[in-house]
Amino acid sequence: MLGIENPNEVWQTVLESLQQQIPRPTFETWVKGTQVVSVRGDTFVIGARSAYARDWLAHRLRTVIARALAEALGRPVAVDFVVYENGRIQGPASNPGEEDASLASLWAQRLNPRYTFETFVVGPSNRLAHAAALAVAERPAQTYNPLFIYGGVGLGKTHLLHAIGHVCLRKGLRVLYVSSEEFTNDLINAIRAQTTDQFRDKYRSIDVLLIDDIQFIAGKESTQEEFFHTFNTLHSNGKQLVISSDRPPRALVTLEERLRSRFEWGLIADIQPPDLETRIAILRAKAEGLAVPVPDDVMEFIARQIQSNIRELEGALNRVVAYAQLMGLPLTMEAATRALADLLPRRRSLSIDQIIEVVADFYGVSAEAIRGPRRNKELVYPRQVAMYLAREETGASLPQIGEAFGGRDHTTVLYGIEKVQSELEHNERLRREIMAIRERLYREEK
Ligand SMILES: Nc1ncnc2c1ncn2[C@@H]1O[C@H](COP(=O)(O)OP(=O)(O)OP(=O)(O)O)[C@@H](O)[C@H]1O
Repeated sequence: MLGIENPNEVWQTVLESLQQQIPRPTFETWVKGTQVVSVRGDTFVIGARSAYARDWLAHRLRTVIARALAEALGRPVAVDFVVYENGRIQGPASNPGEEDASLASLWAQRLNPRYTFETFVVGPSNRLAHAAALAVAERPAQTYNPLFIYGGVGLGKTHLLHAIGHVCLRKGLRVLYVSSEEFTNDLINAIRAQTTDQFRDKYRSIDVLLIDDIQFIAGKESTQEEFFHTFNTLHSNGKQLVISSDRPPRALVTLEERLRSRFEWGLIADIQPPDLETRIAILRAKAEGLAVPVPDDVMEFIARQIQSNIRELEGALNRVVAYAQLMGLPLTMEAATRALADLLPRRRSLSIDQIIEVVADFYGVSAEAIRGPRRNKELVYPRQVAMYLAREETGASLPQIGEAFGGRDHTTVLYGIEKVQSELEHNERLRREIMAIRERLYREEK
């Protein structure tokens, strides 16, 4: 804190503090070289070198600069920006009244505009998470708090977090989206720059905290400690928390118990890998935005190849479309097969027999019995699951599957697959079983 208020000295102190707080390129590009042009009452007028820099500072750094100034002076002040060139103010000042609006736009910049509820395709694998996210977005802090969403890589967790963020922003709420890694880095920087109070203000003065990939704070003691207090402050003040993770709270083994139990206070919703129909629906939605129409059989082909990661599914579609364009080929199955050629062998290596073995082992029956003629419940259920997985994982035809299941007719196979598909709509246990079996299959395939 300064005793004398020489504006230039104050500004030097502020620059030193800003240098500690913001990334170097940002400081060098926008902040370095600024100066105090005048002090009008409680407003510091800061001169930037161009209109672009003036607007940049006003939109992105106003709060940080105002805070640093307040700290240097020991009292709150407003801050305004002008273009200052050749010893003169050029053009109008940034609008001091736009702080709230610029803050809202600052929050909004962190959200991907494509990740909304409207662009999220709902299927059995993500229905629960989607419904919970929608409920939270509509009535933040009044339904499930925290909402904990978990699932494997590339299955739409970030998408749902952003979708909640967009809706809450439209309600005028202060929304902050961060990954747990950013939270950790922010905390480390704050500790280093001795600005932990500001860090706390930032995280504890918002209405909706969306924190992605929380698994990364497991094992980091001081981050967990800080997050624990952030969680408590927000939760007890009736603010919404939404957390995502690649696994359920119970499986976060190096997470402190007190945090784990808090994560279980609200609702825990999982996202599973999408079934074939959902994958096709996602591709259809993505293909709508493309310049060229994608034939149905090509979409189904891609959906059969890429099964457990929607990011990869989108990537495969883009790759097929780009390949056809670059090679000047029509968008056909042939082009798709060629475009995805190096993605295919791994999938092909999984055989129906392997699937039968893994499924049999999972349900504690023998592979011979699954292939055999007996039709008691203990066998029919795993048999149908194995048929379903054989179709999903290998893309084999119905007669081929029938053959591998002891020479069964293809209509029997179709019946079994459809039975599992319709069960999956509402049977949570079956969904989990299939996910666990898939995990084993992928593990064994490596
Ligand atoms: N149900 C869905 N409908 C439409 N697009 C989806 C859906 N689920 C995921 N996506 C898309 O898949 C991509 C990956 O999703 P996202 O980044 O949300 O995954 P994630 O679960 O957060 O992954 P990670 O574990 O890598 O953080 C995004 O482009 C997202 O828009």
